[in-house]
Amino acid sequence: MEHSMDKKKERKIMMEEPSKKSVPILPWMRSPIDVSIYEDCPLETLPCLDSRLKVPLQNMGISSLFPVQVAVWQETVGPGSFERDVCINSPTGSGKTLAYALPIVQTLSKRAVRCLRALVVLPTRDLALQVKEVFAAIAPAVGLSVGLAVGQSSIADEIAELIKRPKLEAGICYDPEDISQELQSAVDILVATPGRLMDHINTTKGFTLEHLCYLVVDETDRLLREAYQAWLPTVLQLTRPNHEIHFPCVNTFLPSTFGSLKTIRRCGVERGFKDKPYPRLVKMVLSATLTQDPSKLAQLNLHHPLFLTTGESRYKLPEKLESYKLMCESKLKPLYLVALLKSLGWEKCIVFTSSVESTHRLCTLLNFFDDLKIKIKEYSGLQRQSVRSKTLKAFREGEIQVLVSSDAMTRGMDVEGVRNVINYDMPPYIKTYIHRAGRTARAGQTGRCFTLLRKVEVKRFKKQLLKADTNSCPVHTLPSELIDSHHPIYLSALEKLKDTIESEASRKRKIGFKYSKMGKGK
Ligand SMILES: Nc1ncnc2c1ncn2[C@@H]1O[C@H](COP(=O)(O)OP(=O)(O)OP(=O)(O)O)[C@@H](O)[C@H]1O
Repeated sequence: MEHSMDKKKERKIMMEEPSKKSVPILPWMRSPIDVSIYEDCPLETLPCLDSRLKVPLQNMGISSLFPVQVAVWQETVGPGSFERDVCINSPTGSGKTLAYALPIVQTLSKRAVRCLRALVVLPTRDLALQVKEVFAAIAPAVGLSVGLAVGQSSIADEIAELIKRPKLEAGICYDPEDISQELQSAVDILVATPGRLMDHINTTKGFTLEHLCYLVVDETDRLLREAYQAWLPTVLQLTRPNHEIHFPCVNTFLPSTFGSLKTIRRCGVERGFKDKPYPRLVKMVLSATLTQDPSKLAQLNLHHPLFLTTGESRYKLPEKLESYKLMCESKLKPLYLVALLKSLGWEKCIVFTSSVESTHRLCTLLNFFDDLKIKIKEYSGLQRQSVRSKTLKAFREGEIQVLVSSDAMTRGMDVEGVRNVINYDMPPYIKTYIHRAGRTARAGQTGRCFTLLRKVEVKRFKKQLLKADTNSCPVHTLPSELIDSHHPIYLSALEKLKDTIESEASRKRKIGFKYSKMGKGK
């Protein structure tokens, strides 16, 4: 009996061992640069900053750099240089976008000829648009042009933005071969989503990565989780030093363009870094929850990586974030949410649910509470991109106060003035909690995250928060009158919801039937 108990204990320990994730497994992760020892640095005292960049930065409301930006600047531009790949793990809202955008723009400002030298990859279109705005705010000041490849417009329009065609004189017959030799990049920096990036790599004449100096993989852990037509191995393959390319199809789908200009990735061995070509493509990878999984990081083929992280804990919440739990009965959950929204008044707020379907149901239900008098819309992967972008714009502009969202809104989205985040459904992982909560308390501002919990979820939630080194999550209570007073309207709202969902389902069935009949007729 004792023996089997021991065995059980032993097994338990063995099972627990792999989850001790606080100790990074990779040697280069064990001695990181601690960003928390840095302080804000005013632009006037920032070493090496190109004076042309000061005005656009000031126009963005930036008078000093945040700690993560100072740390990255120091390791890349002044007094350091882009010798090594950089991995950044820094809390949500800490300013990671500018941390990479500024050094890249400053370094590329010395380029003599326009060609595609920096590629920034993000997992979603809205995120890519947001990052493009940051580059577009600073890059033109030093003569750099920024492009976007996200599928927002037709591929033809996108190509017209990205590739400069030679001026053709009327009446002269040109050999198409000659024209494709003359195609040039119209941008120095490209912000892209993996799908559209692959479209351009595979089909756009004149699109080449052969001159690429910087590759940024933002929201790394999310991008590494999904392979997206093998975009990463393809990019790494296409940017390898010339002698290393054994990629038979490269030359077929990637015509070597740009006239006589060629970027020769010299094959000389960098001292101390065995077999690594120099100069080489510099990679910058970032997340608020950067993976420490060696097999995942191996996909990036990092070169002598430099790891920057904030503090000792692996996961960190923004300093001025307050977390609260709201205990509620399952059946009455929507009522608790209504009461909470009512108590928050007109403050901008994002409500997260666990799926696109529940996002739709919850948003529909909330809109039946007439007396809420708050503009509420949904934002989820179930909607068309154009609808989502319109909703996001209205939310940014304050026309909408509450956004009910699936995890489509979880990562990276930066909307000014979001004061509250509500987890209507408990996040499944601590990483999800960090990214959701991180839509508020950004850039040193205060913010609150409320999580609606059923009794059975409390223990799991507490464990989850401990992983982020926090156990401060007091209970938030609402006056019971506020909940009770909405009960009658809740019952009628539930009835209306049932009718709406039924009529939507029948409409979908009819459309499906129509299309299947059309298909048969063909
Ligand atoms: N030096 C600065 N001074 C003032 N505001 C800044 C500064 N740097 C960035 N910001 C602002 O801080 C906000 C957060 O920046 P950013 O979106 O880059 O954060 P992040 O670390 O990438 O967050 P996430 O992990 O959620 O993607 C933005 O609104 C940005 O304009």
